[in-house]
Amino acid sequence: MISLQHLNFSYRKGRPVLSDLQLDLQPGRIYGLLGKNGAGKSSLLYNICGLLFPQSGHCNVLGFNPARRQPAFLQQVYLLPETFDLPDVGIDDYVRLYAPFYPAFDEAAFKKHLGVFDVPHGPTLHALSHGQQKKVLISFALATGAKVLLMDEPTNGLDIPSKRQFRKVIAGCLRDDQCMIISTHQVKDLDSLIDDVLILEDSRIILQEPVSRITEKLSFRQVMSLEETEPPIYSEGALKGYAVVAVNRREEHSGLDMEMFFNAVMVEKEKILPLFNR
Ligand SMILES: Nc1ncnc2c1ncn2[C@@H]1O[C@H](COP(=O)(O)OP(=O)(O)OP(=O)(O)O)[C@@H](O)[C@H]1O
Repeated sequence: MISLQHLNFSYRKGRPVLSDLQLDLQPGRIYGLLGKNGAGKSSLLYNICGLLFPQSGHCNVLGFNPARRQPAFLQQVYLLPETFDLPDVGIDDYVRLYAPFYPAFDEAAFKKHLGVFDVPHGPTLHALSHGQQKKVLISFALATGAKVLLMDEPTNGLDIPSKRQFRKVIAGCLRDDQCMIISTHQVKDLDSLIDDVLILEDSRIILQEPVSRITEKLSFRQVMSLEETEPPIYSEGALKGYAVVAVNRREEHSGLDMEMFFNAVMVEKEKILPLFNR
C-alpha cells in the first residue's frame, strides 16, 4: 500500500533528513511512528502525501507517485498536520468547501464523530478552542474515507477525556483497506491502538515491528528491586521500584509499554535491534 525504496530527502544540500529509507506498509494496520524531536517524522509523512518531494528513490503510495499530486491520488490520502490554520467559517461551510475533494466523504460519520467529541455546533471555527478545532479536523479526516490517513501528533492539545474518545473513534471506524500512520510523542495515549511500531532514527527506519512480536521478544515489568530479576536490557526508576525491559525468555505475556520500549531502543539499540534481526 505504501512502499518507499532507497528514499532520500533533505531540505538543504548535505543535511539529509531521510537517507536510503526503506518502508513497506500494509492496509488494515495502524502504525505508530516514533522518533526524537527533529528525527524527520513530519518530513516522512509529507513525502508520503506528496507535500514534499524526495531527491531520489522510489515512493509508491496506492500505486501512485505522490510527487505527481494526481487528483485520483490526493482524494485517497488525508494528512492531519501538527499545526493548522482553519478558515473562519462555520462547520457546515467547511464541509461544503472541503468535502468535495473526497468523493467517499461520509457526512453522517463526520457528524457522528463530532458528537462523540462533543464539539459544539454553531460557532465559526475561529470561535472554537484549538483542541476543539483539532477534533473537527480529526472527525473530518476519518469521514473522508481516505485509504491513507496520516496523523501528525493528533492527541496534542486534546484533553484527557478526548484522548480516550480519540482511541474509541479510531478503533471503531478503520476499515481493512485503510492504513493509518500516527506520528506521536504521546505514546501513552495511543499504545492500546497501535498495531505496529515504526522508529525513525539517524534518517532511517531502524525498527518496524508488530506490537505482538515486540511483546513476544521482550517483557515489560515493574519490580521492587533489580536483584529479583535477571539483568534487564533496560530499566528506569519507577514510583515503586523499577520498570524493566528484559528478554522474554519465559514466554510471558506482558503488555507493551511503548514509552519504555522507545527509551530502551534509544539507549540500548545494539542489544534490542538484533532481537528483531535488523
Ligand atoms: N522547512 C524546513 N526547512 C529546513 N529544515 C527543516 C524544515 N522543516 C524541518 N526541517 C529540519 O528537518 C529535520 C526533521 O524535521 P521534522 O519536522 O520532519 O522532524 P520531526 O521528527 O517531525 O520533529 P518533531 O518531533 O520535533 O515534530 C529537523 O532537523 C528540522 O530542523
